[in-house]
Amino acid sequence: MAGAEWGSLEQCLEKHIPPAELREVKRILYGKETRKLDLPSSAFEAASREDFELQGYAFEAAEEQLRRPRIARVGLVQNRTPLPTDAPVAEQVAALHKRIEAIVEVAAACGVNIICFQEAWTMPFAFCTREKLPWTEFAEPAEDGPTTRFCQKLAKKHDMVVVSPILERDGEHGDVLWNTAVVVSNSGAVLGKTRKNHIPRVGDFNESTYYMEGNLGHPVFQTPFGRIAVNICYGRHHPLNWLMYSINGAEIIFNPSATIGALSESLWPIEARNAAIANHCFTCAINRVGLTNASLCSFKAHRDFGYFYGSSYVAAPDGSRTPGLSRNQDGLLVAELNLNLCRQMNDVWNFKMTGRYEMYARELAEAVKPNYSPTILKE
Ligand SMILES: NC(=O)NCCC(=O)O
Repeated sequence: MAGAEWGSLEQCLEKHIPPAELREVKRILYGKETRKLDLPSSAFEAASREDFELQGYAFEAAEEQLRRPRIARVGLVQNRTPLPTDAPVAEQVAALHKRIEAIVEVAAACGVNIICFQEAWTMPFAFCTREKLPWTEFAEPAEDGPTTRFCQKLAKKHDMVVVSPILERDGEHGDVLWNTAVVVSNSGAVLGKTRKNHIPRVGDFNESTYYMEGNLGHPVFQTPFGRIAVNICYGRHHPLNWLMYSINGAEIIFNPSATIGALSESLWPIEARNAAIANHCFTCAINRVGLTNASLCSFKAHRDFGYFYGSSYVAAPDGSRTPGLSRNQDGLLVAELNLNLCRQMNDVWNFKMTGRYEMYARELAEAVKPNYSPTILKE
């Protein structure tokens, strides 16, 4: 299984496939070509100085007579944890704040309206360890914890909506922990929060010892730049999870994640992209980068957790997608979306019209009953 030495699928294709054939390969693998965004050279200089990758693409939509284009720029951030995992907790959090602040500066220079960070971005990905301390010390209140206050400052300064996935400690309700994304409006106010609905029980991703299944349903956040939702990590394997955000009106669904090569790298390009197609919306898949190096783990197997392969990308409702960020570098992916494409694709494919939701609602209501017997016809 490749680690950091293998840069990305895109780099490999560019290197080995002749240009004419590459066009066809990309047409089939990536759908309609996304236009490269003309980002300021100062942004590229700053990204290079700060040692992270910067890429930008735009998705086009057809011109309409009655609606103007509804343009939103999103920023997806993937990053390593800058300090070793045995550094003091407060220092690790401060180092991550500093790193993200620098990346958000560049996002602002690129005109980003909505930015989203990776899952549990203020901490190393320690949920593999089953150990409580020090990892639970990274949990913070969603409404007014230090990270939310930090994001509020960024949001206000840059007139940018900030989606901040953290480990939440709900001090008002029994100190319960949740895997939460806080959505901060561009005004700096906390718009609300959403919680991870599905908890992995796969391989070392046994996260149920740390936080509970989300109890907030599928909220959608109205921002001046479009309606957004957050489907956290493992929720991307659940088509009904995406569907409910879409039914509640999401035009952009972020999927902040933490996942490793051996488990999911071949699923990664499919799932968020398929969700964009099936739900007539944009999806933004974000994965962290590097080794988890959770050096305090007592079990060797959990010290060597696997390689987080980055490869963050954006997919559109017409099935097109951006290239991914690399597998081995911190990065900012900027994508310009014309949200009119959502309804345009809805009108082409009519999945909402043909979805037969009332039939599934009826059948599912029966299927979850303990005495349900599956409809199997036999000779
Ligand atoms: N953090 C998390 O939910 N990881 C699960 C692994 C995966 O869904 O690929």
